[in-house]
Amino acid sequence: MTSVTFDEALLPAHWRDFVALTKPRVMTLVVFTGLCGLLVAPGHIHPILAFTAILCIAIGAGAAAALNQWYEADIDAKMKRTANRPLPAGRMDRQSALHFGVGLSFFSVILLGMATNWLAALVLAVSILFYVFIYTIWLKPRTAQNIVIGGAAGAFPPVIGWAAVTGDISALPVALFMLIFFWTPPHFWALALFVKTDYAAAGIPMLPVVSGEVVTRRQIWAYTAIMAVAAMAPVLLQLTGLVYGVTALLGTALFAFFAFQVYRRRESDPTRMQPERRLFKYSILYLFLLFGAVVVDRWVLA
Ligand code: HEM
Ligand SMILES: CC(C)=CCC/C(C)=C/CC/C(C)=C/COP(=O)(O)OP(=O)(O)O
Repeated sequence: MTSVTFDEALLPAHWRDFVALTKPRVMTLVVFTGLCGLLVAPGHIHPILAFTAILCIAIGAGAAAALNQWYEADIDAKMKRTANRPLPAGRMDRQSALHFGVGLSFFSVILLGMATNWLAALVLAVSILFYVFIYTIWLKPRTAQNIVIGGAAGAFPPVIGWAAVTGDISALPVALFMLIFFWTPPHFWALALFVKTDYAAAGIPMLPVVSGEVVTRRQIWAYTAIMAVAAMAPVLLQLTGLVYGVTALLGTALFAFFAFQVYRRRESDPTRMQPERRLFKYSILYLFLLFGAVVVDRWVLA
């Protein structure tokens, strides 16, 4: 384990490195889906407790991201996309990242349990453990199916938000979990197609590296079909209203269109935006839109 000597000249960058360790951009969507889960749940929660619950999801997710980078510092150093993270770039020692991640994991779970209930805290703990142990340590270095199973970690936040209010888990949060679960493979494999060389260099068995582009494009298309069913399930089960129904229908149709372009593409055309890049970008907007629509249905049209 390396240790960096304390250098006062590094001080201004110091807190920024801890923020970077939480993968703040990715976590915005994680927190947003958690917030939506909380907002659509029936029942009352004091605004301060609601805020605390969302804060705990953010802190827990950030802590899990820190532990992911603590474990993967050597891998991140080999990839262009991740080489400038605080650990591989040498701006932070591994032990600080470990203490930060473990400390905040305990803090977020215990605070959530005390502020809301222990079911919500348990699900937060499970998602942190899932991301760190099942995905990062166990599956990611071993199998190309890593994100299909490991991706479940990122699907828990709406369940946590819901449970924080109700103390239980019912059909709608399960449906929202399934939506994120089946959304994750197209989201990630689209990106993996255009950073394939990075993963190959780091020796990570991501699908495009192990099975090739054609298989990956087919799998993206297959998971998009399953995701479409998951996206429409809340409508068919009458768990949501018209705004979600229309948003999910149109949003998913566009998702399927982009996924189909990814599926069809064989040769790269440097003059146009790559379909996989477009699908990746749109996948993020898509989840924001659908989760936002569930909330609009519940609050504006109730
Ligand atoms: C195992 C599952 C997942 C994997 C492997 C994965 C992987 C990635 C990777 C490698 C990036 C590239 C950008 C970066 O390094 O910052 C990314 C971006 C992103 N991911 Fe995922 N992701 C997963 C699940 C999720 C989930 C569950 C969410 C939220 C619900 C999410 C939200 C985002 C967002 C918002 C970005 C864009 C960040 C930016 O603007 O830079 N991802 N994802
Ligand atoms: C509440 C809670 C604990 C939520 C966890 C959220 C979660 C698991 C999000 C997954 C998203 C993510 C950053 C994947 C990155 O994969 P990677 O780590 O393989 O990406 P990298 O190559 O950029 O390190």
